[in-house]
Amino acid sequence: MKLQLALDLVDIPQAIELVKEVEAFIDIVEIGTPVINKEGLKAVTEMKAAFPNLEVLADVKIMDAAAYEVSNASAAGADIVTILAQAEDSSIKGAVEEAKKQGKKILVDMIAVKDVKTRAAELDLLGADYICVHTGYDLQAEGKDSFEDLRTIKSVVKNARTAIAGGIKLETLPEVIKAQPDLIIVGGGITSKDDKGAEAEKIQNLIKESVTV
Ligand SMILES: O=C(CO)[C@H](O)[C@H](O)COP(=O)(O)O
Repeated sequence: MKLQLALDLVDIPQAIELVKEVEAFIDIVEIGTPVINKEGLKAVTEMKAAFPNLEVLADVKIMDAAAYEVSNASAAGADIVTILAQAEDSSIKGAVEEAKKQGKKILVDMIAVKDVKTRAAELDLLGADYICVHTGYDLQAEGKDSFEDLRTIKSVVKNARTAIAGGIKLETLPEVIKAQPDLIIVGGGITSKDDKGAEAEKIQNLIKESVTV
């Protein structure tokens, strides 16, 4: 089980300073959609240059022109690129093929998908590397989470790795871990803390304990 730190509400220098605090406890650093929308893919390039040993995920949330977008994010230094599950199957296929060509991975984001079970099974057959259930900020504000969706996709996905994002924090981590996703994505659960390193360490320790049990 890997831990990904999501960075959404920061600029590039803040993002780099933040990762310095938690580098030892994370596997993947996500350049979030708001950062890319504001700063461009150079945020990905600068993060990869600063932390070459971390995997960098570009949360570009592709909806169309998928091969082109994956190619651009890959050229910027991304190891993993995101596409929305609601995109056309031909876009998903284009993203997966381009990522393979570039030696990169595709994470498909299930945000706003209604029939999670059916779409996850289709995405699995389309060759997604990761399928991620996700409660975005707007639904988090209504008290929603993706724990049930995680259990649902775990029951149908056979090839892809599973992931979960959206409002996860130390207190809710045990329920997430119980469902055994391959990747846990945490943003505010770490970045909102005064001691980000200590919080990331506690989260990583819980994950490690669950793997050795
Ligand atoms: O993709 C995102 C929002 O669209 C976030 O990166 C993701 O939800 C994780 O952040 P947080 O843990 O703060 O919810």
